[in-house]
Amino acid sequence: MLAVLVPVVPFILIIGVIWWYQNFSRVGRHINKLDGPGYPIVGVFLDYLSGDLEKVFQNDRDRCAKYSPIFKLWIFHKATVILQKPDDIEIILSSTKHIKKSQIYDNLHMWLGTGLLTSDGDKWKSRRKILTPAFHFAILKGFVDVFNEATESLVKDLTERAHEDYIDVVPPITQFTVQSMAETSMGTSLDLTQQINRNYKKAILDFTEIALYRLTKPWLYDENLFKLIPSGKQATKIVNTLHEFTRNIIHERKKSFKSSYTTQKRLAMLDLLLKAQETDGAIDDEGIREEVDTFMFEGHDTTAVAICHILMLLANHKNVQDEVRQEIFDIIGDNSQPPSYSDLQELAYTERCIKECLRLYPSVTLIGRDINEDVQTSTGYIIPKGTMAHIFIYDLHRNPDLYPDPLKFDPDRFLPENIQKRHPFAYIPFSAGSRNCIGQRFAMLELKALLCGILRKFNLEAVDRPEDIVFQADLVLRSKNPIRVKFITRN
Ligand code: HEM
Repeated sequence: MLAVLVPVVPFILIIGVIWWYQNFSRVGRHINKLDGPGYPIVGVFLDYLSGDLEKVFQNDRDRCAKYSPIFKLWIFHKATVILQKPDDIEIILSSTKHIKKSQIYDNLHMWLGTGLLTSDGDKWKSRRKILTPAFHFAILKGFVDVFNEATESLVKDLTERAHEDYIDVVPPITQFTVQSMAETSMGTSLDLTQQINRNYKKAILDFTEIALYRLTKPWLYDENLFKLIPSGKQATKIVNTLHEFTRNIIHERKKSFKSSYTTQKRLAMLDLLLKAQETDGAIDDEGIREEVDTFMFEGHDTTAVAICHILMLLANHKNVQDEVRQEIFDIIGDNSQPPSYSDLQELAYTERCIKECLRLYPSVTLIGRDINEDVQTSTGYIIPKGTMAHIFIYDLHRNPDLYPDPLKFDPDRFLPENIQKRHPFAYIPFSAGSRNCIGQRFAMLELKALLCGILRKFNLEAVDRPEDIVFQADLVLRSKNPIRVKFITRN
């Protein structure tokens, strides 16, 4: 009898404490004024057990459709409030008090430590201050050459494969963005004929896969626990490869830094960090490593999925494709002269297409914050301190009240007169407020440079239609299947 009671009593006690917390604690009393799915005690925990990523993605869509504009989710004692109303999103994102990222970001710590994306407080403030000049227009101007060279090599590869019935654009585009990021963030060209570079690129993809596995298993968020299981041990090995590579690059760069700093045309982000270290010791070696890793992570996958979706959309909307191409010819000409920084600034219609693509397919679908002190929403609910607030950008951008006929690809939604009619927090592909995307102008230039190279050389024909694309839960908006486009060489 005693043998049965020993494990059962603590179990019942834990259940009792969770039940009390969900119903009678201060957090519970406020949170339970909101509607939301789930069962007592476990909340929505069971939805994650299958590990079916497509289902996890779809569950989020269904919940948003049913409970928006504000609802609650419990997973045992952890409460999350989902905010989908632009007024409420503004309250959270424009506040300087709620800048700490929520728990879902923790599974990136193994690789990124607490770099710009994952840090908070004074550390985040000081890093943001050091890194902001890396996105000054004079530096972005220098990066246009990198984008043009990477585009040229991508176009060459695609030309060799243009006889194929279709190309799955995800692998070549991901290679393009990894290479562009390596050259701009580390000042190193990632020559993929070298084994060490291939290992690094593979390690990035392997880590992403494991982070994703962990993302849908909230019980593995604790790093110490995770490191004990086989996939955690594998992640440790992969992270060692990633860190060793970055540390070597930093070490090499340091050697040449002094002489290259004043004369170099393409000032890499790494140089800026080295300068901050040298002039006032504002960042140490591990700090530099964290930031280089953060930019490699945040800067390649986001742009890769955005490019894949825009190619798919243009292939499906020939009239828009023709108009973008015409604009490119009008501004840059139809020869092989690469675009300059100012040419890219002039591509107004192309920019509207990119914006509309990021509305329908925002690379980052979900952002989350820890609520550091009670917040009152626009409709009077209190989100209590100690909870998490999540915003599903994907669903916000497809809300028919904000975007009539939301599934229609219509770049004119971004004509200045139409933007003016919308709430400024109804469109947030790059988030908003102080923790917005530091790389948004970088991304826009990279996307435009690539479209110039591709549309001058190819006509794009649809293979997959928007309705064929099946998404799954991921760190970025990734489809389950390939994204296939036919490339037809233009004469
Ligand atoms: C289409 C491309 C991109 C999209 C849609 C995008 C989107 C976002 C979003 C939504 C956030 C906020 C994340 C959060 O609150 O959790 C963010 C943050 C960030 N992004 Fe981007 N991003 C893109 C490209 C880039 C690029 C190219 C870089 C680097 C060159 C970059 C670097 C960062 C960094 C470092 C942060 C953290 C900023 C901070 O917290 O201070 N992103 N991005």
